Amino acid sequence: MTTDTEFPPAVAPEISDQTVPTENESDTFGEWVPRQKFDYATYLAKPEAARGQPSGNWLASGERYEWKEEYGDVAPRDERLERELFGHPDDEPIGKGLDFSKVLQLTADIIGPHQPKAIETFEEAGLHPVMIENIKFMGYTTPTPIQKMCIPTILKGYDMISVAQTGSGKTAAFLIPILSKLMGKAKKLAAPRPPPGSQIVLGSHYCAEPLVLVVAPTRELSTQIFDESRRFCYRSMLRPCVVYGGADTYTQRIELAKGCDVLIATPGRLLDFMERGRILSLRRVKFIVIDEADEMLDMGFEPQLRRIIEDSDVNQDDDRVCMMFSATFPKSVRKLAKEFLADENLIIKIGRIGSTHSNIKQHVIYTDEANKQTALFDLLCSSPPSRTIIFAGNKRTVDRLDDFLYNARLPTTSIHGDRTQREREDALISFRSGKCPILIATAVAARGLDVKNVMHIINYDMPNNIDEYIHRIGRTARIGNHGLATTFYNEGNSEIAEDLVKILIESNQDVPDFLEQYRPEGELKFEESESEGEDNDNPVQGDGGNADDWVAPAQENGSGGDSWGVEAPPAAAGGDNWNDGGAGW
Ligand SMILES: Nc1ncnc2c1ncn2[C@@H]1O[C@H](COP(=O)(O)OP(=O)(O)OP(=O)(O)O)[C@@H](O)[C@H]1O
Repeated sequence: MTTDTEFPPAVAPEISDQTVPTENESDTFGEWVPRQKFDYATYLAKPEAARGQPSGNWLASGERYEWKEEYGDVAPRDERLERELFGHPDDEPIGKGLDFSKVLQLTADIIGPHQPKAIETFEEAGLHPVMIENIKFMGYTTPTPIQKMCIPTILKGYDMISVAQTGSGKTAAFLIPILSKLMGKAKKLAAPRPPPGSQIVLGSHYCAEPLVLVVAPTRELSTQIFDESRRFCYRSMLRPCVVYGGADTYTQRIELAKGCDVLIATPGRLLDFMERGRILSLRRVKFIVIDEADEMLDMGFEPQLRRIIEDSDVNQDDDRVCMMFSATFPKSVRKLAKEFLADENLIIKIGRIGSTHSNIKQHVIYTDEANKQTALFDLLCSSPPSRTIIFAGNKRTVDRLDDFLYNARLPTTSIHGDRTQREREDALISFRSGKCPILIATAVAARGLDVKNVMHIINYDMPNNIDEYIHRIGRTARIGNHGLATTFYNEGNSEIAEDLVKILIESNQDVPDFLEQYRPEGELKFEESESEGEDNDNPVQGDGGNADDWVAPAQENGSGGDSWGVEAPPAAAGGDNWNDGGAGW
């Protein structure tokens, strides 16, 4: 598998007459790993037989630290689980890339009545010692800009909206302070639970009453946040769970009944459990996080969100904190924030909202519809084998491309909304592990996806809007790594051309000749119709708001800085001066 530094700049593929190999020739193509056969009949009868999957377990049953009554505040280590959580080769955290210093250069803009002081190191934030240790296990040495601002803001207990580029560490920006704040308090706040290892009887009196609720739009994203939670909750009493549609409810209910302090959920399954009674209650919730808030609204989840936040038994006291996270920030999100968040909330913006970063090399290639399939094949042939995501506009195209490339002996897998949840989970496991390094997907299945060493994003079909483009290409070059995004373009995509050219210019990319006509004259401006722009009658905007259009800052063009040299001081391990924000719980 090609690594970050080896990846050469892409060249536009020549539309060649490379012959697509016939089926059954061999299972390998070039230097790609062998394709994995997918026998649907066997698969449906016995899921674990498919594509060499090791187990038929649901992601919801992922192992987590089981705290025992006698442990106290800092529970003992479990080295086997540690390896599983932090060192599993198929699923370990991405790790910062060579250009992490560029990520650190982005500046924060805070709008609101308070100006929390940014932290420079994790240690100075006054985090719980267990959290400090877990951050080290994760390999994080320096907080990213969004973390520098969000950690103190959340520790202080302010409601907020937080907007930062894709792959900039938003998940940890909310998990670290929330979980740290609850560590040590969990015993006082958490609902009763059965002792670990005891026989669980569904319908018994143990009802899950989480302290933290994270709502995410897709199943893949919620299981990914669950995985991060399992890591950050390690050695604490906090027990994370995930509930999401499509997967079997029994496993999820058993896990809830064992105890649930941190719940990650997709809206539909969450409501289902809440409304069935005696399974789940939100009356103890202290923190609500709405992740990918813009996508949540695009997918039509607003009524569900309202039922969860306005119309359920959710804790409505003043000690509840609500926050929204996104990489883009359309008006619909600002409107919802106005209703869900306290009046005294903060907006934390990192860099220009809706910008991409220059670590992604963006190529736009003119390709007629009729030639796209051949162009795709040629592009894959001319690129070094590396984890690649191909985005297609609809499920049918995903299926067709998977068949085509698989028959061409390429190691593909695919994912879209019509697949069973088992197929979706297995496709992602195969992709993450590198068994099937080419993932063909519709955009909805890939939102928020965080997979190590994704080196190439191919927009086989152009997305309908620029925000979608930003999210898609953001699956590569995460956290200071490098990557390539290749987009097929033709006249049918002209409505996105102007926005695309602005993004290319802003992130110092070449504008191809066929897009020159869309180059804006004069200063580069990003208008409200995109993801930015302020809403003048929006009360969530406190002092300091700037109603002007944003002019793209000359961000990320600097020399690279020397942030690598600024190492955090050693952790105050075992210290007990952690910051609970004086919440008085
Ligand atoms: N301070 C840090 N140092 C090193 N790596 C980090 C740090 N914070 C987060 N990461 C890693 O960066 C990767 C991207 O983080 P995350 O998925 O939270 O990004 P995101 O901003 O939510 O992206 P998206 O908008 O695409 O969902 C993850 O693999 C995470 O483990």
